Amino acid sequence: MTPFRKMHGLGNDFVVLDARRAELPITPARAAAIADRRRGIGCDQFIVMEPGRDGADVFMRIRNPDGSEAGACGNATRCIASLVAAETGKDRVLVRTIAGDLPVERLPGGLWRADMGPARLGWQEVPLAQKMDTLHLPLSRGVVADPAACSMGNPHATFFVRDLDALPIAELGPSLEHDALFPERANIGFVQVLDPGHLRLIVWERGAGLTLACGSGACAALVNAARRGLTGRRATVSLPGGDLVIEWREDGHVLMTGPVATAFTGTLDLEAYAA
Ligand SMILES: N[C@H](CCC[C@H](N)C(=O)O)C(=O)O
Repeated sequence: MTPFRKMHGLGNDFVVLDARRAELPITPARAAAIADRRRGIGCDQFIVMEPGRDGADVFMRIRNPDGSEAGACGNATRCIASLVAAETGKDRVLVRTIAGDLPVERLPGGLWRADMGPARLGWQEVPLAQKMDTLHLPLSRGVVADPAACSMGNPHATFFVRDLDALPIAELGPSLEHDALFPERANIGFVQVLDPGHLRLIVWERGAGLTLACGSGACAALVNAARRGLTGRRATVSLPGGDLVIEWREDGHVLMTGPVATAFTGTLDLEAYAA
């Protein structure tokens, strides 16, 4: 049997396995089977901790419930850092992902601040299917149009709307996620600017659908809002699951501050899930 930890960041939930001492037989299909909310444990992302090398304390492998691998998961970054910090007594942890190294530090009050790396603003970095200004994409669906896009190590499009609650997001999300403009699909954020220091955000996540919170999505939303002059470089982002504080530093890096939580721990028989 293999131990797992069920964690979440503002309700964006994860099954966390630890493969630092021994490799685990994980395939995309097995990750998807474990992430299934009916037949498996259920989670928004399936996270495997792998050995950190060359200065990184841990490598974090991120998979969506559809089995696809992602380059960033802000909420899981805080959760994994808190696990390593608890083991080592450190207040600063370096989490490595396929998209880069993310320094995370413990703050008072059970909060963690992750440097999510630089916002990538070029069309090829998002990536988009052709050369264009990432501040205004020629994309619309139903009542939403004219998003901005950037990457936080994963692709994000941000639509600015007047009233989040009036949006049929479950309808708009899937079709936008798979639009031909996004060769690697995209996470789709819908933002209502409450004031220059406060955003409301709901994200339809690539490979996961509607989640209660999306850390990299909150980073992308603040960056895109600041690029449009709708906010300053720092704002509170209120998601259905709670608030994150996001700051787009002058050097381009994006800092994300928020909580972590463990819901329960357990063991599972990996062989019982799709090979
Ligand atoms: N669905 C995302 C990965 C998880 C992002 C989110 N849970 C976060 O906290 O950043 C993607 O495919 O890029």
